[in-house]
Amino acid sequence: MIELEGLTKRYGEKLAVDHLTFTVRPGVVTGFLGPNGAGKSTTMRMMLGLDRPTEGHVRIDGQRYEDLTDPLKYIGALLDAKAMHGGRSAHNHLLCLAQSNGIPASRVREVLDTVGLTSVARKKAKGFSLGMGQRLGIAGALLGDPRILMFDEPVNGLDPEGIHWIRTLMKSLASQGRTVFVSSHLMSEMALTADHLVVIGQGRLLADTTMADFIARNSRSFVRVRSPQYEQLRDALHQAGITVVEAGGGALEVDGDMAEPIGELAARHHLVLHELSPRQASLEEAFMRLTAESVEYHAHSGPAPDREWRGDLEHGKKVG
Ligand SMILES: Nc1ncnc2c1ncn2[C@@H]1O[C@H](COP(=O)(O)OP(=O)(O)OP(=O)(O)O)[C@@H](O)[C@H]1O
Repeated sequence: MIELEGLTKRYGEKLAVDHLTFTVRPGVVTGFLGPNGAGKSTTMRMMLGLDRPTEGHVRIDGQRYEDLTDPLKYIGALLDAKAMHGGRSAHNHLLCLAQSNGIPASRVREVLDTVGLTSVARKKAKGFSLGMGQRLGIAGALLGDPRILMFDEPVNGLDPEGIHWIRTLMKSLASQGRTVFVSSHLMSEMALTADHLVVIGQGRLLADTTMADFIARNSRSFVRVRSPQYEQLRDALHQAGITVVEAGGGALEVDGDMAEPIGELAARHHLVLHELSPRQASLEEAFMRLTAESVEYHAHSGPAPDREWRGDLEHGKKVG
């Protein structure tokens, strides 16, 4: 378990992390999300004792990081996959880590095997591809067989096979009862991996909840409906006082949990339906909606989404 209590980091005028209080629990994968510059890396560095908090504290299974004897046996982390001595072989890199942390050399072979690098163990790490480097970084995190694992952007630049491998690994580590804390900007991947989410913006806590609850609270649900009798259906819905949006491609959309009343209305009017599907917005939409006000660096190609942002309805035409 990782516990943060009022964790704060100030760099001069800049409040990078602003009184964060949350707990990362074992047995589930917890995703750590926030726009660029939100303070995720700073928070993770403070969790690992690499940065000193201005205020507040972190407890790793009840202890401060600096009080842990052999910290790699409590918490393993992948922060920057390139932070290694490139002139060493993968085997020697891990052996040095093991020796300085009281970990038996036999464990090096085990973790090389787990991450699939056994065949290149004697090759110099500087010749490794990005994916191999990530695997070596993860091998280092696993070396002490820790109960807590932390990964900062582990799938950055990986191919689909590498992404799938990391997702499966994280889920299996959590299912063994370990605490798994992972940051990523890839929302589609996070939606497949994490059970719980901690979201920050401009250093402050915005959400600490389950994936399902986060999406339900921060996105709209709607029903998509298609009929060969498009105009009659649209008019019948309109007459029934139901607000309809023409979504293009012959589809109509209605906000809310409306599949049943729409189906019944269509039956009463003897209208054929080709589609009647309840939809939920994606994690990406929910994330953008929640963090819209705390995004520091907007692209200049268009306005930032506002509180009234309506996902893929933005381009639809409202008729009801
Ligand atoms: N060593 C430092 N000195 C001064 N400011 C810093 C330092 N490290 C981080 N910051 C600032 O603190 C804020 C948080 O940065 P941090 O790297 O933690 O964010 P992040 O959420 O990890 O961002 P990203 O998603 O872009 O990696 C940013 O405004 C950053 O410029």
